[in-house]
Amino acid sequence: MDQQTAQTQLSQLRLELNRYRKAYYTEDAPLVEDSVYDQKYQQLLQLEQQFPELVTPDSPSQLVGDVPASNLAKVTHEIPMLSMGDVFSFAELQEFNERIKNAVGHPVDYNVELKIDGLALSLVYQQGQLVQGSTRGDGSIGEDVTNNVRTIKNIPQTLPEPLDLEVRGECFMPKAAFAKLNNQREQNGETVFANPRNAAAGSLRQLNAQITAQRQLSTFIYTVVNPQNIAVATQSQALEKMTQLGYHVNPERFVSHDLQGVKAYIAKYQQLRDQLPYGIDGIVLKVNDLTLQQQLGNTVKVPRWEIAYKFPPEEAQTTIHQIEWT
Ligand SMILES: NC(=O)c1c(N)nc(OC2CCCC2)nc1O[C@@H]1CCC[C@@H]1O
Repeated sequence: MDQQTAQTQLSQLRLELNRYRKAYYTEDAPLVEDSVYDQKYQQLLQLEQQFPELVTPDSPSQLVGDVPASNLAKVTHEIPMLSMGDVFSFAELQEFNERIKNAVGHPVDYNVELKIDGLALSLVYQQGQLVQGSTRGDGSIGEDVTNNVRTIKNIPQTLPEPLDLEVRGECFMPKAAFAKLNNQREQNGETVFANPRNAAAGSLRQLNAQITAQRQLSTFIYTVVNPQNIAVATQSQALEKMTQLGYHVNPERFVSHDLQGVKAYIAKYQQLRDQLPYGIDGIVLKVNDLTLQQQLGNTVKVPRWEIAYKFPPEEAQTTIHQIEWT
């Protein structure tokens, strides 16, 4: 089947399945037999597996990852976990830069980071001890995954200083672990995950931490929620300090005084993307000065002081087991 046909079929399936879901989950009045839903859902999964670049955030296969699971305890985020504004062209980045310059009254430095394709995670420490791990959920209410994050090797359980701290980052499954997991699941006749992000979400949001422990999850930490506790004035200093505290921080970052450096960075990582051992879906620009971030503030959904530039969807990728067939 060609991509165009798959795209048509997938959008039709998404429409139907989301209509069924709504009736089932919100009106408690299923429109169709479960068997019909399941059959169409499997059809969607198969197509998404064959054409991962056609997976959309509103696909029922993704929503399972984002709707807080009923069986995990809930956590309220004191500071909401915001999402990010997305742009899809360099011109829009320039518009963003103009907006910032106008609002601040002078040019600013940006901390430029890779946009890791995983799921957002919050980690809370009291007196230097990890006391809670939670998912973003809907931004205000997430799920308690404390026992599960204790099994992730590059999350420090104890900090070298007795700090009260909340940090946030991306939990992801390295591509090699994803390929291995899907091959194992295929051997056992289980459904396979559509992509590493989905696999990370499914692996982190487990009631049984022993299952999480086998999934080789990893993290890149990128935010200190209360930077006043570690005496830093910029995002780049915060990332340095987090590295010293033992967090796994992505090294492919730099401070840019203008957008030309950003243009080169985008070109470089659009090129390197397939070789990286983890998934990225773009880059992130953040006003580096934390006081300016505070002054610029947030809208209801996203901070005004940062923007995500999204790469175009990756060209059709053959998943590992397809290679084995050819
Ligand atoms: N995915 C990322 O690599 C990433 C990043 N490098 N930096 C941020 O900055 C946050 C902090 C303040 C608001 C956005 N967010 C990221 O991912 C976001 C979090 C929620 C939705 C995206 O995954």
